[in-house]
Amino acid sequence: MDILQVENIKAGYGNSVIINDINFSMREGELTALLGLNGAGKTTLLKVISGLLKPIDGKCIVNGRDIYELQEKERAKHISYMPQRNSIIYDTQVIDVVLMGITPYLGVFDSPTKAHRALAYEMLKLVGMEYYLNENFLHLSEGQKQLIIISRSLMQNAEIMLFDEPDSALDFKNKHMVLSKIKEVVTKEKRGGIITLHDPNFALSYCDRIIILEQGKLFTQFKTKGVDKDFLCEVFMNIYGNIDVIKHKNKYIIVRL
Ligand SMILES: Nc1ncnc2c1ncn2[C@@H]1O[C@H](COP(=O)(O)OP(=O)(O)OP(=O)(O)O)[C@@H](O)[C@H]1O
Repeated sequence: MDILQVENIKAGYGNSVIINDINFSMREGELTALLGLNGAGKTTLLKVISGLLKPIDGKCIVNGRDIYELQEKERAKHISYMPQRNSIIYDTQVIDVVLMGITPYLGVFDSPTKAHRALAYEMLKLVGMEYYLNENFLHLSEGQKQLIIISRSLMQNAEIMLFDEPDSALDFKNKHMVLSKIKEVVTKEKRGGIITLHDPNFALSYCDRIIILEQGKLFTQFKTKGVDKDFLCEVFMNIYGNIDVIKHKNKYIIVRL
């Protein structure tokens, strides 16, 4: 079943149109990588799907609902969005950052319950950050902060999970850990995940589908399962220039020549 339908999206800032003619759909349990060069429009597209940026034209339908017809709080139950940079600038305990994820489910005067705290602990454990529970978020490294923000996104428990370069500050080991956790949650819990990445090899390893944007247009989209070397060579050469594709065991790896 389609969990997300993106139809004819045209969007931009002020008078400039940044993305146009964007059409795709996603099935539940599917993790999609959004690739493209700097400035291609990936973040703009994620902002549109998250509801933060209203498109000039087009629709986003999540499980049959037009997301622009939902109130912000209601929308946050269906779609979570992890931005490229977090906006936390005040001293805040790590656990409280993760608990922000359940805000859409609380009434105006409600506070998180003991069960919410236990869940926040589990979300931290998922990314190996449970020992930082009581630390000041601002005192953590950028990579550690990124792990906490990923926990917050998972805490939000939305059907559609959007992540804008969630691995940008992470070390090699944590990049793999985070991508495999995101993949696991999306697959096991039948969510829809979209993740912007810069490394096509991570996209090939962890994502079911790849969408490539080029100058605001959808250049191509394909399922990662069953692709062959010639196809990958042609697609990625168009985007990244002088590359080759090599096979290691049953995996294809893109190398820059
Ligand atoms: N708030 C904004 N106001 C005006 N123009 C913007 C704004 N945000 C982005 N743009 C422009 O939109 C274009 C696409 O930017 P976007 O951030 O969507 O690209 P991206 O593919 O995510 O890039 P990157 O890989 O560098 O993060 C860029 O030319 C950028 O200058």
